[in-house]
Amino acid sequence: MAVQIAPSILSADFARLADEVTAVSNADWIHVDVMDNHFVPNLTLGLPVVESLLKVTPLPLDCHLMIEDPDRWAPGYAEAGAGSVTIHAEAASAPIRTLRAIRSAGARAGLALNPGTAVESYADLLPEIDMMLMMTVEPGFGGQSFLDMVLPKVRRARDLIKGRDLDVWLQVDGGVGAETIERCAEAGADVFVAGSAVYSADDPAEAVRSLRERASGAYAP
Ligand SMILES: O=C(CO)[C@@H](O)[C@H](O)COP(=O)(O)O
Repeated sequence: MAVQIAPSILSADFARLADEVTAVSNADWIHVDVMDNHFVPNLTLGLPVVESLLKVTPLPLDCHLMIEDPDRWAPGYAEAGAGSVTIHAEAASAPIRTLRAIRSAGARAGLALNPGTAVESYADLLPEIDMMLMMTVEPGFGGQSFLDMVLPKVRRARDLIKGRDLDVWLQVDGGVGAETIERCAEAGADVFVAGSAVYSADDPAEAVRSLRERASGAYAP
C-alpha cells in the first residue's frame, strides 16, 4: 500500500475549518480529533462539527475518538459518513461489538493504543480492525515531542499484522514531522497523522507533499 498522510485539524484554525481542510486537498484523509475532557484533559469538537466538515471536503474523515464510552458514540460517527472511526482500547468496554458496529455502518474500524499500552494484549482483535493507531505522544494535545520509545511497538505491530497476513493499516499520531516520519515508516507505519508539522507550515499542501515523499522513501513494510 502507498503511504497515506492525514493532517490533523487540531492544529488548524477552528474559525476557518472549511478553508483549512481545503488547504490540504492533496492529503489522503482529514484527521479529526474528538476529545471529551474526560478520557483526555482537553475538549475539542463532536458529531455536529464532523457533519459540517463532511459537507465541505471530498476527503474522507478519519475520526479519532479520545472519549470515554466510545461504545456509545462511535457508531454515530460511522453512520454520519466518516470514512474511518477509531476508538481507544483503554476506553472501550465492548471493543469487538463497537468495532463491528463501525464496520456495519460502512466505515473503517480503528483501534488506538496509548504509548504505554502493549500491542500484544490486542493481537487477537486484529481481524476485527482495518487500522491500528499507535499514539506516539500521550493523547490530548498537538505540538508534543515524539516518543521514540513507541517505535519498537510499531515494529512489533507490523510483524503481528504480517504474521497473520492481514490488511490492517498502521497509523502513527503525535509529533510526526520531517524529523520523525522516516523512522516511523522504517518501523512499518503506513498512515501518518501530522498536525503542527502541516498547519504551522507556510504552505500546508507543500508540507503534505514533502512528508509523503519522506515517508515513501523510508517505508519498509
Ligand atoms: O491525537 C492527537 C493528540 O492527542 C494528534 O492527532 C495531534 O493533533 C497531533 O498533533 P502534532 O503532534 O502532529 O502536532
